[in-house]
Amino acid sequence: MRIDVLSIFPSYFDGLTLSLLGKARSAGILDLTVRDLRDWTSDRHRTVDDTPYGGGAGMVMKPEPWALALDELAARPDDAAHAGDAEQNRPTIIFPSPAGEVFTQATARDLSSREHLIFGCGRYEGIDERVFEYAAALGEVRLISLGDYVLNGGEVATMAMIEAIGRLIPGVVGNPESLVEESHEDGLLEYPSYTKPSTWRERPVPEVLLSGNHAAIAAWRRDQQIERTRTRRPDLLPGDDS
Ligand SMILES: Nc1cc(-c2ccc3ccn(Cc4ccc(CN5CCCC5)cc4)c3c2)n[nH]1
Repeated sequence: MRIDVLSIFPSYFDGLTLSLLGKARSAGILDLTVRDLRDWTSDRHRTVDDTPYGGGAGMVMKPEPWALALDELAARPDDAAHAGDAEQNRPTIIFPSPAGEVFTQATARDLSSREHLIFGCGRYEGIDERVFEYAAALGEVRLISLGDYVLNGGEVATMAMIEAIGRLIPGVVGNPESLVEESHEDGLLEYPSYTKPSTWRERPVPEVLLSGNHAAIAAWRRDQQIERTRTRRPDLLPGDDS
């Protein structure tokens, strides 16, 4: 998978490029590139924003740098051999936004199956709306929210999404087994985990986990998942109409 990130704060992603990329790049699984949007400006001040039409506080990101950057990143030189712009070659262009679909584990799984993701990190009060229309000619556009709260830009949301997506790609991180039994994979919250010592500050580990009875352990864990989901996230339970 190829991931391109566009941001006016590219150094936000230094941590990500080191850790995730280390193993994945050498394994040739994940190719992550972060680019500074200002590289596609042409004025002396490398301007990317201007005042909003219709008034209002703050500034809006100008469309032209975005269009030039997306044109370049969406063209796939390594796919020059594939004549035309067949659907499977077009990138998925993701813009974090407070006004987008909410990112879930299902979104992460869906996006982890794509060949080429481009993340467009907005700042200021957002990006000129016409950029999203323009980008739709280059690939599938997705406006995605991390949750119902307002961040200062798209970088933190993009970091979170790349981590959630990247860990689902086989060989990128850790042990693929652990990807199955985790929160939200089966629609329920995860069961509690314990490790040594078996009694810690007079707090014992639940007996069943020391029993070696795998059927009983599996049943206990499932019960814990249901109970935790019922008390902490009833909205996730089937039949809940909230
Ligand atoms: N899940 C989640 C994602 C984000 C997010 C993602 C990208 C950007 C780019 C800029 N901002 C800051 C920001 C500040 C104020 C407004 C609200 N204004 C009201 C009238 C015009 C706009 C919107 C946006 C982002 C925020 N926040 N939360």
